[in-house]
Formats: sequence, C-alpha cells, structure tokens
Amino acid sequence: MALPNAVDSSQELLNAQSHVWNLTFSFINSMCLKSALQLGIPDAIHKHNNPITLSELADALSITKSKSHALFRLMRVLVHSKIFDKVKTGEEEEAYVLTGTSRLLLRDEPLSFSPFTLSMVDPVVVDTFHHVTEWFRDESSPTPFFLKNGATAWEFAEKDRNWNQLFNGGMASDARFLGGVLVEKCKHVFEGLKTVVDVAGGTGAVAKAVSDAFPGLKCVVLDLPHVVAGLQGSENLRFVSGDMFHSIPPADAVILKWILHDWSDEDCIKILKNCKEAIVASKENGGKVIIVDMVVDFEKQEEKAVETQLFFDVLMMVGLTGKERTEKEWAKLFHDSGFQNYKITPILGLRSVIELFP
Ligand SMILES: C[S@@+](CC[C@H](N)C(=O)[O-])C[C@H]1O[C@@H](n2cnc3c(N)ncnc32)[C@H](O)[C@@H]1O
Ligand SMILES: O=c1cc(-c2ccc(O)cc2)oc2c(O)c(O)ccc12
Repeated sequence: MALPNAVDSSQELLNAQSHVWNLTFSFINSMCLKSALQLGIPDAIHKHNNPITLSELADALSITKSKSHALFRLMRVLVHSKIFDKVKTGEEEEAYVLTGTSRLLLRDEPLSFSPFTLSMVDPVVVDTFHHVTEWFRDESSPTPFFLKNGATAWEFAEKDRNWNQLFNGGMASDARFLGGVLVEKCKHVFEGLKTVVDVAGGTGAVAKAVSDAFPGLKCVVLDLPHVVAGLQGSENLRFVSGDMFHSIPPADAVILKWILHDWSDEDCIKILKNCKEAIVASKENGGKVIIVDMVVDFEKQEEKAVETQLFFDVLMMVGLTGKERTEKEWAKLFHDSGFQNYKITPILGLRSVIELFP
C-alpha cells in the first residue's frame, strides 16, 4: 500500500492506526459505564465498606461463576478509565475501590449523577447519532433527532412517557448538583430579590435549592405541561405550566439554566425578549436574567475541557437546534435581545453564571 505523504514512516503509520482504533472504539467506554451503572457496581463496592475482590463483587451482583471472567474484563476497562481503582490486599490479591468519579455515580446518594449518565446513554440519544450523515444531506429536518423521530426532542418527550421520565430525571440530577453549588457559591446573585421564575426549570431542582436557601424568596418554575404535571410545590415554590415562547410570569429575576444552549440564536432572542418583558414588568429598575451555561473557548481552555465543550456542542446540534457559545457570541445575543450589560462569573466548573441586565 502506498503511504500517504503525511505518514512517512511505518511507526507513524502504526501510531495513526492505534489512534483510529481508539477513536473507533470510544463508545465502548460509555457502554461499559452504562453496564456498570445498570449492574449497580458502584453501589455494591460502596456497600461492601472495604476494598472488594472480584469474587466478592460477583457474589454481591449475583453474577454466576461462568461470567466471573467477563466481570474481570469489564472492571479492567473501568479501572483503566479511572471509574474504579484497584488496591493490593495481599501478596497476590487485588480488590476494587471507588474513585471520586464513581462516588458521584452512587444510586442512592442525593447528588448522584447516575440518572444523567443513564439518560444520555439511552438508545433515544445514542441512536440519533446514526442519522447525522443523512441529516447533512437533508434539506428539511432541523436536527438528526427530528429526521429520525419526526418530532422535536420536546414533542417526543410529550409522547413518550418513559423517555420523558428518564430525561427529566437525568436533568434533575444535574440540577440538584448544580443548585447546591449555585446557592453556596453565588449567594450574592440572589440578594435583594423578592421573586424569581426558573424558566424551563424542569422538575424544579434548582428552584428547590434556591427556595430552601432563601425562604423569603418566592420561586416559580415554568415548564411544559408534561414536565410539571402533578408536581407539588412548597410554601415559597410553585409550578406553572406554559410556553416560554408565549409568555413568562413577571418576576424580579429569571433563571435560565441549560436553556439557551438548546436553541438557535433566533429562538434565544425570542426567549430573552420575553425574559426582559417579565423582569421589567416586575421590578422598577429592571431586575436581571440569571443564565447558567458554558462560555466556551476552544482555543484557550485545557484539552479535556475543550473535548467536553465540543461534545456538548455536537449534542446540542444532533438532539436540538442549539450550540455552545463563546463570550463574543453571547455578547451579540444579549445585544440583539435589547440587554445593556452582563457579568460572567466562571464559578461552576465548565459552566458559568451570567447575570444579564436590561
Ligand atoms: C435541558 S432541559 C433543562 C431543565 C432545567 N433548566 C435544568 O437545567 O435542569 C430543558 C427544559 O426546557 C423545557 N422546555 C422546552 N421547550 C419549552 C417551552 N417552549 N416552554 C417552557 N419550557 C420548555 C423542557 O421541557 C426541559 O425541561
Ligand atoms: O446532555 C444533554 C442531552 C440532551 C439531549 C440529547 C439528545 C436528545 O435527543 C435530546 C436531548 O439535551 C441536553 C440539554 O437539552 C441540555 O440543556 C443539557 C444537556 C443535554
């Protein structure tokens, strides 16, 4: 075979092949993680209270002897991807322990991230990626998701109860996690507010964290009927069903967590204009919009962070009509929606709090 010019030694060719193999089989990492969560491996290790050997783990999971070697091989991948670790417990014997990553995936922990991961490795999400090429050549479908399902992700959730629950549960697990960090690290953002509406706030986990942390603050969660149906509020938290493209209840502040990256610039401008109307109607000097989203910088941030940002950007393109935005893109969006000022606080890991003022 003639070597391409750029690959002029056999070592480079072998390295390139290995790189292609790694990229080709990256999905095996996600799928092994899925099996680990479905089998309940993090919980079994946690429950054991001590490093757990392979045979103890197999017993705890009710896995028969005939599959014990398969479990060993699954664990070997998961240790390699640092989901679990291995420690020596004797001359020969090794045992598995949790890492910070698997602690985040324990099922019964209040801040478990497991529902988010399980929702994103579901066939509803994964299968969509088989339609990306067809979508590139298609003139009429807004997204690969639409091409495959004949509906937007939100219309699909309205029709498919299982997916609605899985998706909302996944989002709630992120919102519980982030809500706690938000009220701890960003108290100042909520100071002086009397009312707040979490627009497209899902099942209300962020609003719950905010309403618990600030009992004097009245919180409303606005979302689509199939999301908020039957949800119970509290003294200072109430659920309202509606469409953010039609109207948003007046409030001193609007929260938009993980909303604007779901939508095109055109749709974001419609949402932001409705937010502006809602806060100006409520507060004489204006109020604010509190956005939680990524501010990406594909050139300057470190490699792993850039990879995550690129993954989210493609996810927003494949499942929805959105994208991840740079500060310049955010600033243009704010200007085009009639806002005067904004302040970015990069305080939530890969995400930032952006306060937006009319
Ligand atoms: C990615 S989820 C984010 C939920 C929540 N903010 C969070 O971060 O956990 C997007 C939410 O937007 C809601 N949504 C979509 N279209 C909407 C609309 N037109 N009006 C109100 N909510 C909408 C969905 O039902 C979903 O709960
Ligand atoms: O992580 C996600 C994934 C989705 C998603 C993926 C595939 C679909 O077919 C629909 C939705 O949506 C998300 C989203 O809307 C968001 O704001 C944050 C994360 C994700």
